[in-house]
Amino acid sequence: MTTTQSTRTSPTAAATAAPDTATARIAGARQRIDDLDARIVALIKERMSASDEIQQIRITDGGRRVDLAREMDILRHYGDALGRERGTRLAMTLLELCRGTGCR
Ligand SMILES: O=C(O)C(=O)C[C@]1(C(=O)O)C=C[C@@H](O)C=C1
Repeated sequence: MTTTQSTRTSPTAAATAAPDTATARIAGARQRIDDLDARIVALIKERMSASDEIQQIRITDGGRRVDLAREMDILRHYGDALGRERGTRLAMTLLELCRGTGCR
């Protein structure tokens, strides 16, 4: 075996040996994103369940499924936290997911 052959490593082994290469840094950041996405999905499911609980109580009590004043508060909250356009868009998607899911 030549000196060159003995020091050659596969791309995966090289990434492991030198954790600050671009490939290894991207893999690390992607792992963090995958972990965050799993938590976000779990939180969305939890939100859907809590929202459904409120809606069922309101309907059983003779009220309406939707509470527009509360939705405006939520849209404002997300808008303040994430910027008007992006925050509002995300909040609208969440409200759409949570209205009338019957997912409990
Ligand atoms: O907070 C409420 O009163 C809810 O019913 C929950 C929720 C929501 O998912 O955030 C869902 C429907 C309503 O229109 C308003 C808000």
